[in-house]
Amino acid sequence: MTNETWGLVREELIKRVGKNNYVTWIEPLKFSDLNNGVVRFEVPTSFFGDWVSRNFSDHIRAQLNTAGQQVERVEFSVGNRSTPPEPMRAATAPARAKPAARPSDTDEMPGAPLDARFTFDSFVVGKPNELAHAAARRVAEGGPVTFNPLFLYGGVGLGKTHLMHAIAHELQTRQPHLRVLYLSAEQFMYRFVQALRERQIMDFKELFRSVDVLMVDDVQFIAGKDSTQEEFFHTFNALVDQNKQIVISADRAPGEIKDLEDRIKSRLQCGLVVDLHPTDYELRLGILQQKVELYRSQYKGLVIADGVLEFLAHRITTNVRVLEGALTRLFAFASLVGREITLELAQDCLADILRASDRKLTIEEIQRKVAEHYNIRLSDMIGPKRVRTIARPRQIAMYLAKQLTPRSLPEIGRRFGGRDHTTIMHGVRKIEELMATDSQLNDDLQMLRRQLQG
Ligand SMILES: Nc1ncnc2c1ncn2[C@@H]1O[C@H](COP(=O)(O)OP(=O)(O)OP(=O)(O)O)[C@@H](O)[C@H]1O
Repeated sequence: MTNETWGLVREELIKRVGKNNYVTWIEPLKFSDLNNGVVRFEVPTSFFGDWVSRNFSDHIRAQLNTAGQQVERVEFSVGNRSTPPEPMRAATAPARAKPAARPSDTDEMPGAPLDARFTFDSFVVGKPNELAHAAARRVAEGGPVTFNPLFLYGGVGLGKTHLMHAIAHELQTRQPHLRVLYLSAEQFMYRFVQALRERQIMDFKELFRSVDVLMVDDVQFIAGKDSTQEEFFHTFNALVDQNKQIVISADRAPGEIKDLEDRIKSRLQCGLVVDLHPTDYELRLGILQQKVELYRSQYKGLVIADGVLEFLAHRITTNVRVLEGALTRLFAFASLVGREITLELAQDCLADILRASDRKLTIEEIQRKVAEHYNIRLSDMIGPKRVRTIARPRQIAMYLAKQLTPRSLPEIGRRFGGRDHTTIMHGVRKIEELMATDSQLNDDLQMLRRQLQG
């Protein structure tokens, strides 16, 4: 088997183990070899190998067999050591990361299962997601439909699915009679194709037109799939005409989804479009603190040293899923070896995640990208010119440097031609002020951010 084949099989495992487990436990596996029915993977720590072996090796074996690989056993090794001996495996297992899911609706509503953990109570609100949260809350109250659809978008692992599930849970509690259907755009397509194949398209149409609330996750998936788009468009219109609430999520704004028909884009823009911004330090810390509270009952007696959460919030900036995965791994490991969670333990146990998050953006990269976008010279970023066509992009670069790098204002000032930190602060504030009214500026910032963090 080649690395490439493993890559493909690995992707398929998302469906079996869920996205969170996938990112935490499956993605870090490095394929070594497959010989005489034994497939070997390299893992970052022996604990890691042990955990995957206990929880996921059956899935890995089954998926490899489905892909035509003859696999009887799955083994893990750290560098050239193999998985730890039996006694360690018998140690107390932390609870599984994924709790039982429950169906999202009544029997005849074939939605995707809802994750019981994804509620409003467990959603930590901070500046980057407060608008999305408020809009989701409004929809979840189930009052008169004021904006349709609610379109939530943002990068990977920032809480779109969490908010959608929270809306569904809340609606079901407040108004159990409502027919709430939650599914991914991919499932929408499969159901549509199945209905076509089985000549039950009328049933399909009837079902989707009879819901009170339709929620479709990851709508970018239907881009480029012509007949699915067509059907989605008609479903959408039929529901809007009946004044039924629609909630949609995607990884980018409607206008930025390539190969999505213009008429769909414009419909999606008709309601309220809100962005989940990349997390900031405070939000990450809040999420970690909340998780630790949850873990306290599960891992009784486990002590976490001061500064560990701050360290993680500072260093793991990629996305919340990775952050949660890191904490889960840390607790599982500490409980297994019966040790306090110290900074050293975190550094050892999470070395691979920390390394991956280390790819830090530099101020120079930000200056270059912003200069390119506004078609000015890179030297003007650090130069003295004060005309607005140059000063504004410079302030945008200052703002992004503050947002996207851990540098202090004086450090940023030094990289902008030795400017004083108060000048940087002024620039950052100016942009924040303009953001409240200037939608073009907001669009530019979003695009730049995405490109820089790509
Ligand atoms: N503000 C938050 N408070 C608490 N947990 C959060 C928050 N944001 C994200 N999470 C958690 O992070 C994980 C990833 O979130 P979610 O699955 O909702 O991301 P997503 O935006 O749908 O990502 P994708 O684009 O990959 O589908 C989940 O376990 C979710 O509970």
